[in-house]
Amino acid sequence: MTETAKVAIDPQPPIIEFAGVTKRFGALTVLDDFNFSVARGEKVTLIGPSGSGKSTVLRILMTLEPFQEGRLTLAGMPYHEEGGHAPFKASDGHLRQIRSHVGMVFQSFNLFPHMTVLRNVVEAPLRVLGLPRGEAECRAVDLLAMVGLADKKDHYPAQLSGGQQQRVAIARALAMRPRVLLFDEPTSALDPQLVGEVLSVIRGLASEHDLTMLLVTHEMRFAREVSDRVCFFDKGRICEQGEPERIFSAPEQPRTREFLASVLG
Ligand SMILES: Nc1ncnc2c1ncn2[C@@H]1O[C@H](COP(=O)(O)OP(=O)(O)OP(=O)(O)O)[C@@H](O)[C@H]1O
Repeated sequence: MTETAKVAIDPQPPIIEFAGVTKRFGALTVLDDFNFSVARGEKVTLIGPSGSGKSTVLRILMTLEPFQEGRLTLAGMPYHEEGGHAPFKASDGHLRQIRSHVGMVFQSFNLFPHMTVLRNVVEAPLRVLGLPRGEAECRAVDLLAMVGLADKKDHYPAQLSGGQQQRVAIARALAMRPRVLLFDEPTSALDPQLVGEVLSVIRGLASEHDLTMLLVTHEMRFAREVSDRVCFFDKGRICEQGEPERIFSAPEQPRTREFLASVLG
């Protein structure tokens, strides 16, 4: 009997990797030697007390905030460039290139008020990716149908409910076909009766295998339902992480237990 040769399979490198990242706002250190990675296609939720640094992690990934020390890569591409200029230690072109792979949905929808829904979604693929108008519009129409707003394409943001505006913002982020989609408390600014429609769109996206998602949310039930991994974040570091079932039913760290007791009642 011949022995079957074992083929070494390299595990895929993480799509997001923070290695020893330090982020300060003046004298305040928000992330100190922060290490964190996300696998391709993984859905990860950050939960934790207010002010612990969760949004800062997303904003750094979106290139909205520079960091001072350490290394961050997206699909192997470093954020810092050799010879890049401060505060990002990168050129504007390099930052734009990174940003084109990352989509972000903010708490306050941030739509352009003077543009129709369709134009809000079409604008970035047209200007940043340079897609022909017809192609960009087809893509936008498909995405608006996906979020259930095909009939609202000629409306202006002010004519929509908060939940509808947030669904447009999701379509807009997806129009760039990002590798990574970031959600920063996407339902916090919504009336309770509008939360469900936005969560249902995000839930649909979570079933897409290729899309990597990183979410900051205070919706614990939702975090439990959509995440592959939940990270409890406290004072700029991940105190505990694991599968949602385990984190929510048997948290190991006293701080996680205390936090969950306070938010779940
Ligand atoms: N632009 C800024 N300038 C100065 N300090 C800032 C800035 N942005 C955030 N901070 C501070 O950094 C810390 C982390 O903020 P961050 O928004 O990341 O926390 P968070 O965990 O997302 O909080 P929340 O759940 O309330 O959104 C806070 O103390 C905050 O006040």
